[in-house]
Parts: sequence; C-alpha cells; structure tokens
Amino acid sequence: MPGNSPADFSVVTDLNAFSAHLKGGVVAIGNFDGVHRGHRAVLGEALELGKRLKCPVYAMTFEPHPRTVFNSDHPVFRLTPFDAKCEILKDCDLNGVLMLPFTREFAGVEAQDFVRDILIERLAISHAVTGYDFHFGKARKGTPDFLRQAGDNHGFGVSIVSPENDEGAEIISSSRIRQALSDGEIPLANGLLGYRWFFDAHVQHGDKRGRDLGYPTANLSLGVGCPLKHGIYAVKARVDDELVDGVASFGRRPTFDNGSPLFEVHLFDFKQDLYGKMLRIHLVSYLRGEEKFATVEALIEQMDQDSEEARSALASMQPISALDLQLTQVT
Ligand SMILES: Cc1cc2nc3c(=O)[nH]c(=O)nc-3n(C[C@H](O)[C@H](O)[C@H](O)COP(=O)(O)O)c2cc1C
Ligand SMILES: Nc1ncnc2c1ncn2[C@@H]1O[C@H](COP(=O)(O)OP(=O)(O)O)[C@@H](O)[C@H]1O
Repeated sequence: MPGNSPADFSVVTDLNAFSAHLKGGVVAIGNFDGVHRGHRAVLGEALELGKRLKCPVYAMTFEPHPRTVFNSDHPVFRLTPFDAKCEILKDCDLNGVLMLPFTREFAGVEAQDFVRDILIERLAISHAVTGYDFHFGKARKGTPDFLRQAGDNHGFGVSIVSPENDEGAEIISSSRIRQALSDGEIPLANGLLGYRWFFDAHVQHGDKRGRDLGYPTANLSLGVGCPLKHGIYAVKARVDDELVDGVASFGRRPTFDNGSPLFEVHLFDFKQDLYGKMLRIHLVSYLRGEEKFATVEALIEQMDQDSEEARSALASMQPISALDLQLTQVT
C-alpha cells in the first residue's frame, strides 16, 4: 500500500516476473527522467487513486530512454539513470517500479496491443495515470484520448494529468532542466526538479597534480553527452555515510592540458584515500567559468577564493523540499 515502508518497494525488470502484489494496481506510465515536479504531479495523482481504490501504486518506465533507441548517435543525457530513478520513486512512497526494456521491436507494438497484452492481460491494472503529453505504441498512436477510450472500453480508469508549471507559468520538463544545467543555472535546474540535482560516479586516478597545488581533487567522469556547463561549483558530496562540503571544477583544465572533461571535487577539511569509491555529488551553485591562468600561483589564489565562496554558499544552504532532505540524508 502507498506509504508502506520502503522495504516493500519492488523493482521489476522482467514482465514474466511481475510481482503478484502489484497486480490490479494503479500504474503511472512515463519515462520519468529526473522524476521532476511535473512527474511527481503524475505520481501524486496515482498515489491518491491508490489510497481511494485501496490498491498498490507503481510506475511503469522504459529503458533505455526511447529517444536514445531511435537516435543512438545522440543518446539522451539522463538526469537520473535507472538506479537513481528507482531511488527517487521509492522515496515518493510508491510500491514499486516496472521497467520495460525499450527496443525497436517494442516500439513497433500497436497501441491497442500494448493495452490488451500488457495493461490488461499481464498487469490487470485498475487505473492508468499519465502526463498530458505521454504517447505510446507504434507511430505514437496511443494518445491520451486513445488511452481514455481504451479504459472506457475495457473497464479500467484513466487519468491524464495536466502540465505542471513553474512559478513563472512555464511548463516543467526534463529538457528544460537539461538546458538549465547547460546554462549553469543550477538554482533553476534544482527548482524545477524540486531537489538538488545529483550524480553518482567512481573516483578515478588523475595526473596527481592536485595534491601539489594544495587542492587534491577526486576525479569523476560524468555520463557521455552531459550538458553541464564547464566551470566551478559549490557541491555537497556523499562519501560513504558522510555528507561533505566541497568545491568542484568541471572542465578541461586549460591551464594545464585541455584534456577530456572531468568533474574534480576538492572536499573541505577532509583527508582520505578515495580512489575507487563511489561518490554522490549534489550541485548547489555555479561560481564561475573555467579559465586559463598564466601561472600556477594565480590559479591557486583563485582556488582559495572559490573555496571561500563555496563555503559561504554551503553554509547558508537549506533543503529545498522534503524529498531533497530525504535524498541528502545520510544513514
Ligand atoms: C576550485 C577549483 C577551481 C579550478 N579552476 C580551474 C581553472 O580555472 N582553470 C584550470 O585550468 N583548472 C582549474 N581547476 C582544475 C585544476 O587545474 C586541477 O584540479 C588540477 O590540475 C589537478 O588535477 P588532477 O586532479 O588531475 O591532479 C580547478 C580546480 C578546482 C578544485
Ligand atoms: N580533501 C580531499 N578532497 C579530494 N580528494 C582527496 C582529499 N584528500 C585526499 N584526497 C585523495 O587525493 C586524491 C586526489 O589527489 P590528486 O593529487 O588531485 O590526484 P588525482 O590527480 O589522481 O586526482 C583523491 O582521489 C583522494 O583519493
């Protein structure tokens, strides 16, 4: 039931292994990349219905992102890879997630077959909830109206949730959030998400120069095609069970090598071997662009200033929502 302990959350990645306890439930269908405020309006509607109908509520989602399957040369940058998406869905109090592998073959399934074979025969849904712009099935023929009609014909409920707008009356969308990240507009991206954007990555070896500068940095790779603006950021990093303040640089180090883009985090008041560890980085604010310095001393002076700015941005920081608090909580 909604509100159950997270231990009841099922992640189903094979339709043949669909959990019996989710059968007959309310399904929220979508890609849900980012699980942003608009997505959470859809999930909220599904949770309300689940309470009213006294049945389980789960999300149905697709992996990889459908647009990546159609255009593999330009994969969609994922605000939330599958694991992060599941974690947030769990924090939203859902009972589970059903992931359907998205292939070209699956994309060719007719909308009416998807309804009959999956929603009715396999899942026996009591209600489907989607966003206003969700389309499914071959040639995207499964429009919101089609789904409503199918529900009337087959006896399941359908709710189509209208667009969720931000404070400036603009529709919240994953692509707007990606754009905000590429503009370095971190408060905007975080505001649209309703939590501070984060990513997980393993610490790699670098050029071992940072320690000589007095700024050792844990080097991380961001996903292919990450649109995040190059520059210097104030961040919170989850290291094991600790949340540590830091300052980070994302870019190509024009002072030294113009190499491939790396996200490098210097953690304040911290000294530990981090190689191979998984860190979670929450972005708090953008401080400045990357620059080419004439001397190492000039770079260090600037890094000192960046650190001061990051420390003061982090000192006044408050969680932006209950979800944000939950996601930054350390156990
Ligand atoms: C706060 C901060 C600011 C930085 N700013 C710049 C910069 O403006 N230009 C630049 O070339 N490198 C910048 N860097 C990257 C450093 O050049 C890099 O961390 C250093 O070369 C160490 O690399 P390593 O981790 O591979 O040893 C910055 C790093 C930090 C932590
Ligand atoms: N305060 C700190 N912040 C980040 N990394 C630290 C810190 N203290 C120690 N380290 C360790 O130092 C490494 C970074 O040192 P650095 O000289 O920049 O080497 P590399 O070029 O391999 O990143 C990190 O990967 C981590 O293991």
